[in-house]
Amino acid sequence: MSCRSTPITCKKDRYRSFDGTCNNLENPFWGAAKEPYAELVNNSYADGVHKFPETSNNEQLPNPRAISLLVFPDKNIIDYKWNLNTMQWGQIITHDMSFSGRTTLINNNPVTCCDSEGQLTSESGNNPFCAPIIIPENDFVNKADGRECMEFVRTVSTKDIDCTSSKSPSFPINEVTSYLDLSLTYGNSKKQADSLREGRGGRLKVIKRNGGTWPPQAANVLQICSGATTADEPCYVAGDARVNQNPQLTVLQVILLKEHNRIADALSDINKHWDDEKIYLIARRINIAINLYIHYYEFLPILLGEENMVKNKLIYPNAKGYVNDYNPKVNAAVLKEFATAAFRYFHTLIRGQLRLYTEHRFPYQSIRLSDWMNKPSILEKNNGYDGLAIGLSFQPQDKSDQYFDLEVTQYLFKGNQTLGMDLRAIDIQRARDHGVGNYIDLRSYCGLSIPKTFNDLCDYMSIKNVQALKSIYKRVEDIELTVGGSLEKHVPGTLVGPTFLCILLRQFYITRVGDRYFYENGEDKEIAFTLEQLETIRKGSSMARLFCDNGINIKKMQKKAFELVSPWNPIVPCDQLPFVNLTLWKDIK
Ligand code: HEM
Ligand SMILES: [Ca+2]
Repeated sequence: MSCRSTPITCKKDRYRSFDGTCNNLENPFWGAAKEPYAELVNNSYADGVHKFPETSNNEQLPNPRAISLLVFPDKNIIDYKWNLNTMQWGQIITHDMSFSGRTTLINNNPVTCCDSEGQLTSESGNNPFCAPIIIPENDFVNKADGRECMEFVRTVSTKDIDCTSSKSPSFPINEVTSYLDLSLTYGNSKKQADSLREGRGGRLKVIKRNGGTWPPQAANVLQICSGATTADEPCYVAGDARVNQNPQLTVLQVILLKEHNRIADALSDINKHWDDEKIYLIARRINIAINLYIHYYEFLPILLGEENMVKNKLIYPNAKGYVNDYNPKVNAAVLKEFATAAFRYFHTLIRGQLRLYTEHRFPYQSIRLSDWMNKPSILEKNNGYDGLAIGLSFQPQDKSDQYFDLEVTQYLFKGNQTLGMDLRAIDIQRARDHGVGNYIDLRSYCGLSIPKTFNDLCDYMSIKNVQALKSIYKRVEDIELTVGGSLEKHVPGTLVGPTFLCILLRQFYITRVGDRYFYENGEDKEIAFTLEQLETIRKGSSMARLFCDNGINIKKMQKKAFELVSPWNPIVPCDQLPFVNLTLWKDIK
């Protein structure tokens, strides 16, 4: 299924395209931006209409806000091992892979969308993250970019567009490339990518201001940065529209941007004869490889357990040469079950209070997350950028559990108001909008035991949670994936229960083997790094180096920068950390 009316012919390119097309040569749109999500379990009637939110007996499902209040309350238990950067990197990965963006017009009316209370909002524009609930009509054309969705041609009248009853055929579109290709830094189309380039030395555009280097300033501050109070305060443009959403996310986006320019400058130095285009493309490719290494070998083992990743062929920790596991039969498109349920469970890791630290790890400021949403000006004052970056590495994340911070379940996007939205309720509602399969169907897909009665759930949930589920749902079949999956006891050595673990392992497997450009792949010599280059990427890439190389004045860091500082993970001078040897890209020809 694709949303494109005209087929394209791919030529074999050395570099990834910006919109992800032609990564898979047989199926050019697999994993590309603006394609529908894939799914593990189908939850639609034969005509494409979602079964949700009705239960198996056609009753209304309970109010998402009520569910959130009952089973996902606030309780601040902090993680004893992993820092806030672990949480924040998860959001970086999310923004590289998934964005169920904005609404499409139907009969020239904005398609409505449910708010966190399950009520219809007048238009989804109120919520900057409102997913597109795209409802094909007769000869449906997505007018925004003139592409047709042939497979979904059917007639619906606007009165059918009601996501509280969800009788309307709708399917979510992923606005960004599914591949882990730093689309959040480089953009999701050639046009967008070009607009972010300096046009000189292979570099991305930056501005210098207040003693730092920042992404370009947004043209319309008050529109782009809803938290901004004046039209001239800092507000950034990057490859992803969500760059300003929260201050520590923005810090990591700036780090990734500066990393590109750092690599580009080094390449220019050693290859004076390379032009802007060549430096840009190769710097991008190296930056992506460094990040893929960090994602798969440093970060994901924390969530999924290293052994599980090895067993399921997601990583090869002892590999010396190439890992030729590209499989052209695998579609790397992001799964609904991943983006709309499993990965959102890590909203549990969010801390409501962010601390800023000096270079000597002295806390000098503490801020409320909800006061600084879409208001990145904090980076540019009072040493904010370094202070927040060190905070990421030094402050514990919230524990992975069924408790969610009030800053996101009561005050999300509150702006100047006293109260805001509930992210957990939105997560639940969004899964209904997107027609995500229910809990037991996913357990079944994963080969896990299927509960017949509520009591059966006691094998892998606390009695208290089973009782809560019983009070919410009439039948076990009605339990939603977002809710049931979040209440399972964790698999030892991981931060999730078995159903989410299965979905996450599946997603990160297909993201890897479905990516022809994955950096460990050596099958196609045109694309592959040399063995020496691959080796330096493996030995020299780390989160710690990203902080060291791209802070303003960060001179020391613990080696494992997703882990809290401890006697086993002491802070060391940056020059003691391994690094990627960029001289291996010297062109000897
Ligand atoms: C301060 C931190 C974070 C905030 C404020 C935040 C907030 C949000 C918001 C507002 C949405 C859109 C909800 C909707 O309308 O459907 C969202 C989506 C999502 N979040 Fe988070 N989030 C944070 C961190 C994370 C983390 C740590 C992860 C995972 C490790 C994560 C995973 C996701 C995913 C997978 C989506 C769906 C994206 C899409 O497909 O559109 N988020 N988040
Ligand atoms: Ca991407």
